[in-house]
Amino acid sequence: MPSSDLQHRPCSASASSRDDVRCFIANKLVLSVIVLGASGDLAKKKTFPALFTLFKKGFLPKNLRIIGYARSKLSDEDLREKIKGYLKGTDAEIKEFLSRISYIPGSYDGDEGFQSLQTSLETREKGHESSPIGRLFYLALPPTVYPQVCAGIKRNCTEMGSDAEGSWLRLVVEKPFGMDLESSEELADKLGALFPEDQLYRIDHYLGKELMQNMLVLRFANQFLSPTWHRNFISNVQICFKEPFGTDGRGGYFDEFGIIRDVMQNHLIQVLALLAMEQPVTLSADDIRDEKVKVLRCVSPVKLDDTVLGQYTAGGDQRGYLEDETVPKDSKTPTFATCVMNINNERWSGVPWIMKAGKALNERKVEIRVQYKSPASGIHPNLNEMRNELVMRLQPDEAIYMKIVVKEPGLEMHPTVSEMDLSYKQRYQGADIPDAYERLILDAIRGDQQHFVRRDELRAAWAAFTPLLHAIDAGEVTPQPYPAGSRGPPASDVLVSRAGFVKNTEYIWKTEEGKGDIS
Ligand SMILES: NC(=O)C1=CN([C@@H]2O[C@H](COP(=O)(O)OP(=O)(O)OC[C@H]3O[C@@H](n4cnc5c(N)ncnc54)[C@H](OP(=O)(O)O)[C@@H]3O)[C@@H](O)[C@H]2O)C=CC1
Ligand SMILES: O=C1O[C@H](COP(=O)(O)O)[C@@H](O)[C@H](O)[C@H]1O
Repeated sequence: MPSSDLQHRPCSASASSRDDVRCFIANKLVLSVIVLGASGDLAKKKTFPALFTLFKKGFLPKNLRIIGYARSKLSDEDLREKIKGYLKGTDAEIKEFLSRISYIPGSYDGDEGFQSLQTSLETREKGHESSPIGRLFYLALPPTVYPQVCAGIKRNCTEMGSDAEGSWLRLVVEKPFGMDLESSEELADKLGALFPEDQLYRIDHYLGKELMQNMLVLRFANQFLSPTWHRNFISNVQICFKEPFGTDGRGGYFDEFGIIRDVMQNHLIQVLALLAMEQPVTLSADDIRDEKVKVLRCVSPVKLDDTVLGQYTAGGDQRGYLEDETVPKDSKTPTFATCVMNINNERWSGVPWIMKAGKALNERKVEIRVQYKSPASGIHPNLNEMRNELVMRLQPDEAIYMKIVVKEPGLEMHPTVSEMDLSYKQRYQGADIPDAYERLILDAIRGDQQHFVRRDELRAAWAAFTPLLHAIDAGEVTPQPYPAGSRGPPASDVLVSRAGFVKNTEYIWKTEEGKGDIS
């Protein structure tokens, strides 16, 4: 069976290396993962597949049970059938994993369902008195029900079948955490009254992406970068999120939130925090999060004048946003936004941080582009358009490349832009890049909160966007139309260039086949 080779190995006391982590978890813990909202989309597309991959790779303990919980009247078999198609592995691996899964139907507000859950958990845990018990409650649910669900868990499901040392109970909660600063604080107060911060794991799946995890190494282990990571050298930074599809049936959800709440206030501001923060004292979860909070508190609230909003219309074979029947016909919800942000501290004062995010655009891409200032004019003319850029592409096809100016090969002294290229596919052939959820669920099981959002981070992130969101909610601005499949409203490029970004129109990336391939 998948993890059998690990289950009988002696473990070292601390889980330091990858194999130790695996062994540590596999040998000791009696683990129950309770997926609340098990009948939903996130559970079947992300939570269960991530658990399956961890199981398949031997990262979950031998003594594992996964319980789905939701209001739908499903049997164990119905749930297994629902998720089966999303699991990628051999028939034997899938069969073994599914045999660990059961389902309990129950409401989110009463006690009855949670009591059944407790009975099932306790029955299993009893008889393992000398083993640590782990209960991981994963709330794959709309945040509106978090308070009642957490209260139900608190009232009914906190008595464990054993109190062996090392036992724990944790809750993973999904975004969106509120609609603005006030509602987020209200939600945080309610959850905070039930469970302490060290039991609450606010997941932001961008923190589990490979390049986000690389950030602390890239930034603080490269001497050539450290001194130039400063307003003296950097002209502007862009954080760009593009998706080629629109709301696709999620219009009801999306219209309530809009693109800023959907990706900027959470995923992209986490990117900003890791890029802009100072070096943490250690790699401990709280030292890292202390630095993130410090820099986030220096972000000025985004102004309407520094923002371009867009909403997609029909284009290519895609319908326009307003043609989605789940969207109100007069909706002014932005599906695209570009915001220029400022960080008021010694390192970043005066450097525009440009965030751009949109649905139904021309490509799928998430990238960070750190554009350096041009060198003082000297022996080479026209260098303004040939700026150094450090590009980190989170997806698709993870890559880090630095645009540099070199002499074009030949008899002439002709400067041109080329790149130092770290394409992961090529450099790390065959490497397994884990899915973000996989990594974060494992962190939650290990009790590592480093890649989860602390309450004060959340507060600072909302503070940066709340005035702008209130202005948008009050209808103070109408988003500019852009055709689906385009790069967004042209006014965005104007804003980006006003912020100081200089686009090099000459540069062409040559693929291995030697063909140009530019976005
Ligand atoms: N390792 C690798 O795989 C490497 C790949 N490449 C590839 O080469 C291609 C070019 O890369 P790169 O040099 O970084 O991109 P460019 O410098 O050509 O363009 C930079 C970005 O500017 C944006 N842009 C396009 N038109 C305008 C405009 N009129 N005004 C303002 N911004 C504009 C585009 O993003 P947007 O439309 O989102 O605004 C584009 O991604 C990419 O496909 C890249 O992935 C390059 C090097 C290494
Ligand atoms: O949280 C969300 O993220 C996804 C994008 O995630 P990715 O890992 O595919 O980049 C986005 O489509 C969705 O609207 C948003 O709610």
